[in-house]
Amino acid sequence: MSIPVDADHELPGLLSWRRSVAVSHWHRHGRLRSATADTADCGRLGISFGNSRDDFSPTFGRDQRARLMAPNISSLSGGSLLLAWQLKDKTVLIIGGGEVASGRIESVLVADALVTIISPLTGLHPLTRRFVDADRITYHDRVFSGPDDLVGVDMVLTAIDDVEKSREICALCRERKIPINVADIPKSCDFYFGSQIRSGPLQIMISTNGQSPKLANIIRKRIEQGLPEHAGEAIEKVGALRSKLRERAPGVGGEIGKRRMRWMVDVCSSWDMDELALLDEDMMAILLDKGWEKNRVPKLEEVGGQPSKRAPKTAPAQIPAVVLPSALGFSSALHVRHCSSSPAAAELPASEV
Ligand SMILES: C[C@@]1(CC(=O)O)C2=NC(=C\c3[nH]c(c(CCC(=O)O)c3CC(=O)O)Cc3[nH]c(c(CC(=O)O)c3CCC(=O)O)/C=C3\N/C(=C\2)[C@@H](CCC(=O)O)[C@]3(C)CC(=O)O)/[C@H]1CCC(=O)O
Ligand SMILES: NC(=O)c1ccc[n+]([C@@H]2O[C@H](COP(=O)([O-])OP(=O)(O)OC[C@H]3O[C@@H](n4cnc5c(N)ncnc54)[C@H](O)[C@@H]3O)[C@@H](O)[C@H]2O)c1
Repeated sequence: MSIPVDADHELPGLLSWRRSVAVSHWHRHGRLRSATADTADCGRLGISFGNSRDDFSPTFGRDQRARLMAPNISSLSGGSLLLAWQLKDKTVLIIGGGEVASGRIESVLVADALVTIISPLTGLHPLTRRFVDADRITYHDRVFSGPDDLVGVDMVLTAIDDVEKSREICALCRERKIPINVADIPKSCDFYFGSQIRSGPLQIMISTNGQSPKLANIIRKRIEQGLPEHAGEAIEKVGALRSKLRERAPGVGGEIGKRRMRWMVDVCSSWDMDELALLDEDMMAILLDKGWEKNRVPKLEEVGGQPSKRAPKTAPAQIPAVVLPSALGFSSALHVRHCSSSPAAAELPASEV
């Protein structure tokens, strides 16, 4: 798998990576993928990719596919790589204890990181102070002491009011190939943070590539207003359905993988988000029996769902035109554009190969 970092260190939630990326080809699903990338590779490297296109389907027409296969390479520059960085059980060192540090601590705790904080108790912001006794956090009441503090560390985040010290820490990290973010010096950042939206497994990051954090914050609020109400629950349910499908039809790649993906794409595209959010264990079992086994997509009613129980529909998601797919870091397959499925479109056949 082509990875945007030196191959000799493993990458350990939502960040935009600043170094250059080697890309082998456009995956047919519109994702940037290297020829050999698979889930196991991603797990080993601790990275998951998001979709950079607003929709994809094996039922794409030839023109659409041709466009995906032939990107305008000269337009592929000037951005950063959007990833959902996997930090579970990785050690993240946070230097500084002000308000900015407190936000960083929250962000890495959400990602299940092990956190070490180095910052004198006297200067701790109340928002940071509440973390010092928490599980998963090791706190040192002192200033940064030098290279020894970097032993065994997978990522460093500095948020201190001392620019020279920040630069010094950055140099030490780069010598050791430890990815670092320095809150007040973009040039000393290997990756930037972004404005985040979280709803269960749904994670959206808005990045302006360092140009305007405040506008990222404002755009985030507008996106939040436009999101489908049940997106987070729908994603959770689809995640459970995908696990059950993999138990029923195990195997990586090959024909079974293609068939699984086609069926999941058809289910997600033909059911509304609020219908998917209603799925329970029994309904999933029926959906697999009547749908997967028979290579079709049953309606909600057919798997025991009651449309009357459906949450009232909110207005269709109106994502502001400024929100381009390439500006979002999705780690769950969220179709920002509303799926055009109609409840009237009963019994959809799973797509042909
Ligand atoms: C998104 C967010 C995430 C987070 O921090 O978690 C974030 N900054 C946020 C807020 C914010 N930061 C600042 C203001 C004051 C208004 C203003 O300056 O615009 C406000 C707004 C406020 O306070 O309301 C000051 C500031 N920020 C940076 C510098 C240094 C510099 O630019 O040189 C200076 C001092 C500039 C100076 O001295 O003049 C640098 C960075 N800030 C970034 C992220 C990265 C690029 C993000 C992107 O690409 O969009 C980057 C490059 C590095 C990094 O931090 O990773 C979070 C909003 C979260 C939310 O509310 O949703
Ligand atoms: N990236 C962003 O979004 C953003 C936003 C606002 C401010 N900033 C910048 O980030 C920096 C931190 O902001 P803040 O408001 O949290 O700062 P702050 O001044 O409130 O806190 C700084 C903290 O760092 C600690 N500290 C100082 N030197 C240290 C050292 N050598 N080792 C360990 N701890 C040390 C202090 O004790 C204090 O707890 C500032 O330089 C600020 O300009 C960045």
